[in-house]
Amino acid sequence: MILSELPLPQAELLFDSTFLPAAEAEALLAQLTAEVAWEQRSIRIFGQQIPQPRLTAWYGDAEARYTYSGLAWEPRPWLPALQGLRQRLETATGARFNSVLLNLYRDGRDSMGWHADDEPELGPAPVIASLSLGATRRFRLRPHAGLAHAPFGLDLPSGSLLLMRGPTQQYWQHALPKTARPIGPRLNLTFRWVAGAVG
Ligand SMILES: O=C(O)CCC(=O)C(=O)O
Ligand SMILES: [Fe+2]
Repeated sequence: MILSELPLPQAELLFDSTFLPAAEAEALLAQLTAEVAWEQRSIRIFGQQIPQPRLTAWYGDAEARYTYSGLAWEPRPWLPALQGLRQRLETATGARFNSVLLNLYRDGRDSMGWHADDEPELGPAPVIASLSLGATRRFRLRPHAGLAHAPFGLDLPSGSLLLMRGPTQQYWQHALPKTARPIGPRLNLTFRWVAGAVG
């Protein structure tokens, strides 16, 4: 595995464009699209319930409860395919993961807005392993918390792994913008360590 470091200050971003072979990424995309219990959840913005522009699901160990975008998540028990990925990512990164958030961007109209994965349950310097399957989408990063730097963009092809750790979530936000290009679905998995109710 070749994890190369992206040159951003106050961040630790490691990238492997070919973590999974193309054929395996394609097979996993089909399998997870079919097997995962996808939901379109709504978030409350200014008193209105707005459906998220993507489908999501949350799997993990029972204690990995999580609040994300103001939504409370109870993890579903691991699917074998997700367990297998978790083990490989733990071996490849040396980090531990007890849960995974899955996002399904059905086409270029689906997206994720600017945010940092800085919820208290993730701890001060979370390690997040982000695996992409399917259509290549542009991942954007912009500085926050007083950091002065130009924004940064990176294409995430099928089978690629982006590891975010260290101070990344403290000093940078990220987003997955819509695109007008006619493209197929993209499935993204972000493996995380979530401290349970006690942590
Ligand atoms: O789809 C992506 O690449 C980003 C997903 C993300 O930022 C998240 O799940 O928090
Ligand atoms: Fe994120």
